[in-house]
Amino acid sequence: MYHQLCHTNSKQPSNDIALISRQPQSKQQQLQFTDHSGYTYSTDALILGTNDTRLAEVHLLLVCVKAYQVATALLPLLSKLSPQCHIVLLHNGLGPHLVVSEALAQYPNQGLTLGTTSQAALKNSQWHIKHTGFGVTQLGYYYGSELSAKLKERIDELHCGNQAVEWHQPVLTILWQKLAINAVINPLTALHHCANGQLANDEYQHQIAAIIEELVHVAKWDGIVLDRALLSARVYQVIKLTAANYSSMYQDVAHHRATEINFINGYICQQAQLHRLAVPHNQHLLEQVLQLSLS
Ligand SMILES: NC(=O)C1=CN([C@@H]2O[C@H](COP(=O)(O)OP(=O)(O)OC[C@H]3O[C@@H](n4cnc5c(N)ncnc54)[C@H](OP(=O)(O)O)[C@@H]3O)[C@@H](O)[C@H]2O)C=CC1
Ligand SMILES: CC(C)(CO)C(=O)C(=O)O
Repeated sequence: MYHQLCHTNSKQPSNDIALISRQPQSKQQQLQFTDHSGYTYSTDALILGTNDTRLAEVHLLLVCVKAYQVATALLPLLSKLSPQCHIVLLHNGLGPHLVVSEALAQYPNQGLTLGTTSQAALKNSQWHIKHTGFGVTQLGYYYGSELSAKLKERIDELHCGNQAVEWHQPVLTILWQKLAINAVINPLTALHHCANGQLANDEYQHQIAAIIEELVHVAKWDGIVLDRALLSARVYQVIKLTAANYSSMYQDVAHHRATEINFINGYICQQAQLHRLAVPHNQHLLEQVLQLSLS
């Protein structure tokens, strides 16, 4: 994404883009990016430290950390960013948008856009990212000040190949649809140690239908109307399209890293509890994956 924003359209690389670190001090860092054709680019990047006063010049912030890292990474920065800063959350799962929009109530000129992407990237080493798959990026305004046309144009530069960025309103419908894909594929592949494609087997059909059924019911109580048959068809389409892939949750468990389960099936359970609904299949998956990551 950094590379894409620096090098898109113009002949000269843009020099108004920076990464933000957890460390207080800023530094220059050489980054490497390997594109889909295998070509590796090197770019000298500015990494802004959390004490750098230049944070006040940040007008657009793309937050691309794991769902469970969003609050820790973002909330301490809000008072340091430009008072007009627009924030874009781009992660799997749902939930951080509630905490972030609540915090933004104190910063009336800042705004929040939410999104999801099917672009795929792999961190080869700390400063080397490899683009591993093309896909759609879907975004939509959610809270606070609206995104200016100028910043929207800048985000549109994130189109990849001939895959445009899609803008959706209301964005939450799109995010619940992506949640369904992750709520089925991620825990089942992690628990059954399998690639995504194996979930097309008959033995999983009953469980997949139940996960989707519960999700559609909770979403309805959250004000989001989803078509169960279309959603199910989309889930099976992704299972087929990504058949050889190992889901991010499978990989997190395999590498003994924290998973995003609390923001995937966990979010369904949390919203179900709010509306006093029973979601036994999602609850069971949540408990099993939490157990797995403890073991
Ligand atoms: N990778 C992919 O192909 C896809 C990922 N997603 C979703 O996107 C989100 C991000 O995934 P991914 O990029 O794979 O995750 P990674 O863990 O690879 O990258 C997140 C990066 O954020 C950094 N980070 C975490 N906390 C902070 C902080 N407080 N300040 C500064 N930097 C921080 C991490 O640094 P450090 O390593 O030092 O912790 C890491 O480099 C997830 O929700 C994932 O599910 C969705 C579609 C595809
Ligand atoms: C769509 C899917 C399931 C692809 O593997 C994914 O987003 C993930 O692994 O987190």
